[in-house]
Amino acid sequence: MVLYHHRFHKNLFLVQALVQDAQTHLKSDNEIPSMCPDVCLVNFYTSTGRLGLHQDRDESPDSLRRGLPVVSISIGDSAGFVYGYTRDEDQLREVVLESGDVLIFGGKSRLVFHGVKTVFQDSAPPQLLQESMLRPGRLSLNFRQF
Ligand SMILES: O=C(O)CCC(=O)C(=O)O
Ligand SMILES: [Fe+2]
Repeated sequence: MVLYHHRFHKNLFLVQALVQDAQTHLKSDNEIPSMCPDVCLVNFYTSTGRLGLHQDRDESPDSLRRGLPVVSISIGDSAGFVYGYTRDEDQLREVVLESGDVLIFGGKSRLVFHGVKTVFQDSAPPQLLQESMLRPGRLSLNFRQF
C-alpha cells in the first residue's frame, strides 16, 4: 500500500514535469497552463478497439475555462489518433501514437475533437511485453485536473 502511494505521487510529479517540458517548447501565444492532476482515466483497447470523435468536457467549468491540459500517455500497441477543431471528418488530422508517447492538449486546444481510429496490432515493443504483464493491445492513461 505504501509502495503504491509512493508510486502514485511519483506519477503526479511526472505528469507535471511533462507539462513543464511542453511549455518550454511552445510560443507564448500558444500556452498550456500548469495543472495538478487529480483524475486518471484509463482506457484499454484490443486490436479492434476504437474511440469515437469527442471532446473531453467532464471536468469542472473552471478547469475547462482555464484550459487545464489533458496529458495522455500511450503504452503498448501504436494507434492512429485523430483530431480536429470541428466534427468534419474531412478536416481531421491524424498522428500515430507509439508506446511511450505523450500527447498533451490544453489552452486554446483544450476542447479539440479527438478519437482513436485504429490500433495497430502487434506493434508494441517486444521488450515491453516480455517484461510486463500487459496483454496485447493499447493502454492509455489520461491525466486531468477536475
Ligand atoms: O486513448 C487515447 O489516447 C484517448 C483517450 C481519450 O480521448 C479519452 O479517454 O477521453
Ligand atoms: Fe478524450
